[in-house]
Amino acid sequence: MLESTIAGTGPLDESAMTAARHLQDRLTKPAGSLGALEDLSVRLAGLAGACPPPLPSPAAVAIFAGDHGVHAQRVTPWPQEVTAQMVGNFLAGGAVVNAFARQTGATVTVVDVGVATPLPHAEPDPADPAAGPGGAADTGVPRLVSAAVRRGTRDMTVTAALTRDEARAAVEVGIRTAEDLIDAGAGILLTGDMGIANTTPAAALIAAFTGVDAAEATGRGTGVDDQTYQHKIEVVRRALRRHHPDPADPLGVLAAVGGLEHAALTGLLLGAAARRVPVLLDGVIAVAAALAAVAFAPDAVGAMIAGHRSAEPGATVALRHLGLTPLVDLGLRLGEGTGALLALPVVTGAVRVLHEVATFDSAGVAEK
Ligand SMILES: O=C(O)c1ccc[n+]([C@@H]2O[C@H](COP(=O)([O-])O)[C@@H](O)[C@H]2O)c1
Ligand SMILES: Cc1cc2nc[nH]c2cc1C
Repeated sequence: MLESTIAGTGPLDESAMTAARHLQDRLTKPAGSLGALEDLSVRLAGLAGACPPPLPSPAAVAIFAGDHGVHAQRVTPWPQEVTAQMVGNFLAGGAVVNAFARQTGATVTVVDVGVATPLPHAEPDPADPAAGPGGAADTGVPRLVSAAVRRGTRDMTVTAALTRDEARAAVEVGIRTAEDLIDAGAGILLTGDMGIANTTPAAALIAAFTGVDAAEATGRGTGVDDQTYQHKIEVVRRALRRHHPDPADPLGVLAAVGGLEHAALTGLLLGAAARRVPVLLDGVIAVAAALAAVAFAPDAVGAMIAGHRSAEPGATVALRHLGLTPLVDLGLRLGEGTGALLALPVVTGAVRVLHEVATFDSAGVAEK
């Protein structure tokens, strides 16, 4: 499944992009005045192979949740149980991601790809329209998909976090999630993640794929003190020294120093790219997964839109490597899909312009 998905990715369609550029120049606005939105609309035309490309709607957030053996190294002040408890909060509609999803009409799907503690029984909020895979019309609640590959990774400072088979299984959970959401009608996917300690494997992945030093790739995550931050950099450095991950072998990198949600997000990105559906990236966990996805399939970057610039320094390193410019930059460092959701109206606006704005000819507006 991984190999056929990789084989299904391809380059952007040049003729659709040329058509979108020409259309942008005929619309009733000074050429270039929509800045980054113009480039975005051109890329989305190239992805769809059509001008104008379809409006990116309905939107579906997929939150992958997992736990981490490296939590034992005290890289985060939060207890591991918070991962399961926050999954309960997502399903009850009480998290920031739920508030932002309600604001934008996006659905929320939570995928348990490896939470270590049993999930609490969540009482859904029946008033939450952000529910079910089929869009706001579904009267259900944020959906839970149980797809745990194992109940948390191993400690990457001691041994490989995952076997290659486990890493592959997690990537394939992500591919299946993309296919299910797209089959249910989603016109754009948004990445989300939940996993206490997951900024540590994210930093290790970013260092492994970009070659920067552990200190450049590592941030403070949920907010560690100075001493813990220095220790966290050392933990990342130790894991990289132990495994020497080869960036040309993305499955090996994910297995050595990744996480189950990082691997599943990699699959989501590949699955969306193969179906030529855009994906809005959230924070540092998503951009770490994006590095793995382009290592598997370089053309997958054509489906990716950087939703925001996470405050985690590794996110900026990864975005530079991917050649992506984030749409919003608000100092967020929450995860869950919140930054991607804030960027969604920007993406929709970029495409809506191509559908709805009059040309100089049709509106009878004189040109310069
Ligand atoms: O999205 C981000 O860039 C981001 C930055 C810092 C923290 N987080 C979230 O916080 C959790 C991991 O933080 P930590 O400190 O436990 O590694 C995890 O649930 C992430 O979703 C997310
Ligand atoms: C409370 C909390 C909420 C989160 N959402 C995503 N990561 C998180 C980490 C914590 C600790």
